[in-house]
Order: sequence, then C-alpha cells, then structure tokens
Amino acid sequence: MNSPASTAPTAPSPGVSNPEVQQLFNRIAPVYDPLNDWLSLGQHWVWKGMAIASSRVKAGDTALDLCCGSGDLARLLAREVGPQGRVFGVDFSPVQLEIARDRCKNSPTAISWVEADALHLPFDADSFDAATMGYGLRNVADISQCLRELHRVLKPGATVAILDFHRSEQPWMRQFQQWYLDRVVVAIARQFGLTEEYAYISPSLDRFPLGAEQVALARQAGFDRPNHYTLAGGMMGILRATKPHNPTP
Ligand SMILES: C/C(=C\Cc1cc(O)c2ccccc2c1O)CCC[C@H](C)CCC[C@H](C)CCCC(C)C
Ligand SMILES: C[S@@+](CC[C@H](N)C(=O)[O-])C[C@H]1O[C@@H](n2cnc3c(N)ncnc32)[C@H](O)[C@@H]1O
Repeated sequence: MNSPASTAPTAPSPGVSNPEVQQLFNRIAPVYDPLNDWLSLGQHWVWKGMAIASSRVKAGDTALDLCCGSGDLARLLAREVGPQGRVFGVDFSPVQLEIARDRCKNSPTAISWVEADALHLPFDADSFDAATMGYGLRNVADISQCLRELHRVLKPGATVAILDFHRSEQPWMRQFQQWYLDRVVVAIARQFGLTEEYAYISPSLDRFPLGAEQVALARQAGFDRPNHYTLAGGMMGILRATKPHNPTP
C-alpha cells in the first residue's frame, strides 16, 4: 500500500479543467495501485502491456504517457525506450505524481514528471515519437480537445495508444460489468472510505463513447486511419491513432 503521499487535502490547481476529478485522484492516490491489482485480479498489467505494444514505441524514443497517474505506463514505456530514450509522465494530480516519482526513482531511463492539464500540454508541436494514455480519456472534460493536443505534440508518423473502459455492447457482459462495479469495486472501496470515488466509474462509463465513436473523434482530430479493438470481453478497449506525415490542410 502506498503510504499516503500527503495527508493535507490538496487545493484544486488554479485553472485546471476539471478540479473535481483532480481532487478525486488526489484522494484515492494512496490506495490506487493495490486496488487496481486486487480489483482487476492483476489483469490491468496485461491490458497496459497491450497498450504499450500498440503505441509502437521503440528503443531511443521520446515517449509521452498522458494522464500517467502513479506511473504504470510511463514505467513500461521507460523499459522500451531504454537508457538512450526519454519518457514524460503528465498528470494534473500532484499526489499521483508524487507516488509515480517515488515508484520510478530507480529507473535507468530518464523519466520527467510534469504536472499539467491534458487539455493544454506544455510541449512544442511534433515532440513525441510515441504516446500512451491509460484510463485517462474517459476522465478529461473535453475528449476532442485532448485528442487535438495529442495530435499536436506527436511527431508525424507517431502513434498514440489510448486504453480505457467502456460499456460492453453485449447485454449480458454489460450486466456483469455493472454487477462487478457495484458489488465488488464499490463494496471494496467502501472499506477504504472511498465509496463515492469508485462509484464515479459507472456514470463515467455511461458518458464515454464506444469504439466506433472514439475512432470518429480521432479522425476529426486529424489522426490517420484510427482503429479500436476491444479487450476483457468488450468491457474496455484500445484506440490506436497515428499522426499523418502530411497533415490534411
Ligand atoms: C487500472 C484500472 C482502472 C483504473 C481506474 C480508472 C478510473 O477511471 C477510476 C476512477 C475512479 C476510481 C478509480 C479508477 C481506476 O482505478 C482497471 C482495474 C481496476 C478497475 C476498477 C476494476 C474494474 C474491472 C472491470 C470493470 C471488470 C473486470 C473483471 C475481471 C474479472 C477482472
Ligand atoms: C484512472 S487514472 C489512470 C492513471 C494511469 N494512466 C493508469 O493507467 O493507472 C486517471 C488519471 O488521469 C488524470 N487526469 C484526469 N483528467 C486529467 C487532465 N485533464 N489532465 C491531466 N491529468 C488528468 C488523473 O489525475 C488520474 O491520475
């Protein structure tokens, strides 16, 4: 269990796009990692590994993990880019970043932890060779703006892999997902005084587009031939999008 990064409540950052979500992830940070391991029966590591492979990251790359949280994907990117590469982990939760910094302090690859809003990235255009985003897109206030920012900061030809939950299109799987969220996820979160924080997941799924609409949004943001494939019985998926070499005018 991560030790509470800080017990004092962290005030919302001025100007952040969704302060209530920032506060939510500040609050759950101390138990976020172990709960992910328990609640996904360790499977989230498999899903994250698939996102890394989908990003086509390679040795020597400069890679971005957007909405990095406690740093799982950033750490996996670091292993892929190696000591010659560089990774930037971006999140607007200072408490999550503090845990990420501590967990990755021995990485042989340079990882920079940047407290910033995904809707206004502090990077020049054409900065990254690859990017990942794990369970972040569903939580941002403006999905299209986030996709536009990813398109801007990726180099031409670079790919982003966006892993997230969504509602399953199979009715019986939707029922199982809802049962699991209500009877397992929220029930366990209640033991940690985090009922409301984990109860947030279900309505966030209701608001989040399915794969086909994610693909349409990525195309509107300027990505070339985006595609989406599902995981975990259709309860989540990976949106893969590549910035074209010759952006459409
Ligand atoms: C890493 C995982 C979830 C990240 C995550 C995303 C959010 O938007 C949150 C919002 C509020 C609180 C917490 C999170 C959060 O942790 C995936 C694993 C943890 C999931 C909570 C577990 C849910 C898994 C599927 C609904 C069902 C999987 C069933 C299978 C038998 C493992
Ligand atoms: C569910 S966590 C995912 C963390 C990590 N990617 C993982 O796979 O475990 C979502 C993260 O997105 C961050 N987040 C949500 N909206 C954001 C925004 N607009 N800008 C930056 N970070 C944001 C939250 O602070 C949180 O750490």
